[in-house]
Amino acid sequence: MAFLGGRDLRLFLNNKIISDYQETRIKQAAYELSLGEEVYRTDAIDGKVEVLNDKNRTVTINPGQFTLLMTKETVTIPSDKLAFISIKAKPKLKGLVNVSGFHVDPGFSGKLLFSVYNAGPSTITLRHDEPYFLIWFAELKQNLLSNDLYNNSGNNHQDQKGIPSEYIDALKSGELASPSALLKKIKDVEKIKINNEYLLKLFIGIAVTIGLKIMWDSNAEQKGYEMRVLEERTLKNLYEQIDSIKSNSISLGNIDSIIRESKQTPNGIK
Ligand SMILES: O=c1ccn([C@H]2C[C@H](O)[C@@H](COP(=O)(O)OP(=O)(O)OP(=O)(O)O)O2)c(=O)[nH]1
Repeated sequence: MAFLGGRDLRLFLNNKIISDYQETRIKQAAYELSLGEEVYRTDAIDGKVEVLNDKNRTVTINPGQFTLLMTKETVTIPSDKLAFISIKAKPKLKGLVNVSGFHVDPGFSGKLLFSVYNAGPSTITLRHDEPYFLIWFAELKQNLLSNDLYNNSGNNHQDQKGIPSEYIDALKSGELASPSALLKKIKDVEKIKINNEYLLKLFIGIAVTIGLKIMWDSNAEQKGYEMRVLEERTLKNLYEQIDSIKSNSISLGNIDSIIRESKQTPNGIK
């Protein structure tokens, strides 16, 4: 088995092997395939496949998220070739891990599906139509017999044009246990804890204020009561004094009337 390169690769590749074939896409011994229309992200808000086009040109893969990407080109592998696929170094060096791979069977025809995982700390943005994938072709020493070729009967990916729903369902069905998903959960719990602490402090503050107010009010009530008792006692004393003044003035009145009467008698004696 030998890998095709240089002139051999240029002679071998055409529109039948790779749709939208462009010779300029041959880089060293590989051909560059570009990002197609369909992508599925595990954190997609509506949980649906996203369609990339001229209006919606990019897909952003968040840290810790898993994504399915599909090539724009359809690849058809003849019976005497085996192909190998990978993702370019640039997105991989940002943290993108190519989970799927790594071969394309003799007889396979369809778009290629890549599953990737963002193991890096930052969001990775990929653009529609940009070349991110590489494919190498190796020549088999012998052609495969037709019943050995990858085909429609018994093979799942032949003629794939879109992201199969079984993979989307599988990725939707569980929680993602990636480090960044766990970090997000820890941050959410911390946020709830901080909120609870704040509420607890607020509650304690309100309880202390209410307690102080009740104490203040009961002190004021006690002082008011004591003042009333004092006032009542003072008033009582005052009334007693008035009464005694009154009784004194009555006896003085009596003496006055005796004096007046004695003055009115001729001898001064009644
Ligand atoms: O990352 C990959 C790997 C493979 N393929 C395509 C090309 C390959 O020829 C075909 C089947 O690959 P494989 O034999 O590894 O998959 P399988 O799970 O055994 O599927 P099947 O039951 O269809 O053979 O799927 C992809 O699109 N992406």
